[in-house]
Amino acid sequence: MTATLVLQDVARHFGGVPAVDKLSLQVPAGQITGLIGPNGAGKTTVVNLITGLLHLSSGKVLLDGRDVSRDEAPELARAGVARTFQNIRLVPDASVLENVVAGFHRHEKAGLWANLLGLPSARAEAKRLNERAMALLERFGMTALAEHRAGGLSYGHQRRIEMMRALATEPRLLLLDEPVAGMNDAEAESLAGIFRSVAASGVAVLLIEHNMRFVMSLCAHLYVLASGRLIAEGLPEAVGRDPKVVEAYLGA
Ligand SMILES: Nc1ncnc2c1ncn2[C@@H]1O[C@H](COP(=O)(O)OP(=O)(O)OP(=O)(O)O)[C@@H](O)[C@H]1O
Repeated sequence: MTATLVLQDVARHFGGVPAVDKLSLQVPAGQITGLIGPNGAGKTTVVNLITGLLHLSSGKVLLDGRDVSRDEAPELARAGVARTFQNIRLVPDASVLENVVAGFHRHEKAGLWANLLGLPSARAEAKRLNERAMALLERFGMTALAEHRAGGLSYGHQRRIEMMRALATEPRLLLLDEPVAGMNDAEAESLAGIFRSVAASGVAVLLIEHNMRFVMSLCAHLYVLASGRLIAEGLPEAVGRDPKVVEAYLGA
């Protein structure tokens, strides 16, 4: 079966300097795939290439077997690609619920005019989206915080809101860019459970991290980047023992 996401010899140069060089990888549905590497390895560049924020210098990106190498970010979002950012991006003064509802944009059926005119179809749609957002809040154990100001919550809770917003689009592929950076082990572990359940529901998850220990416990398959190149791939234990990987991390 074709993996949800396939990269074939993907490269991106900045002024002749390669940030990512001939990277090939696969992200299948139903499991978490890890992309790790020391600072500056090219991980965020890969995410930006997959989501259409950056264009490829060469190579191909396939989504469900379709070449999406030249698609722009909005088309990719509509095709089912969602991401979280290294720095959390929420509307701090809006409530938790409002932030999650904002994630439904691409599924909103009633048009802008219906909304502006306050038509019943728009009100019914708003009610439906609220209910779906509340179902997500329940899954993330945040029902009691629905009306709280998002910006006033802990880092772990803000991360959850960001995840809910990404999941509101019902993505086929979810890219998590260093989702547990700055969290303690207990917080990271509770998010790990959520990542597992998202993958188990059939989503292809690509986890970008430089925390090796966290990735080891979560991923079915690991890819290791250093200076834009793939230096190792395989099962987490084998990759963790690979002298090239150990050296890349110690040397970083
Ligand atoms: N817009 C850009 N212009 C020029 N160089 C860039 C640009 N974006 C990234 N780079 C360079 O590409 C390389 C890879 O950067 P990238 O941010 O992808 O690494 P990373 O693995 O995500 O690092 P970190 O873990 O620190 O976020 C770095 O050398 C960086 O300086």
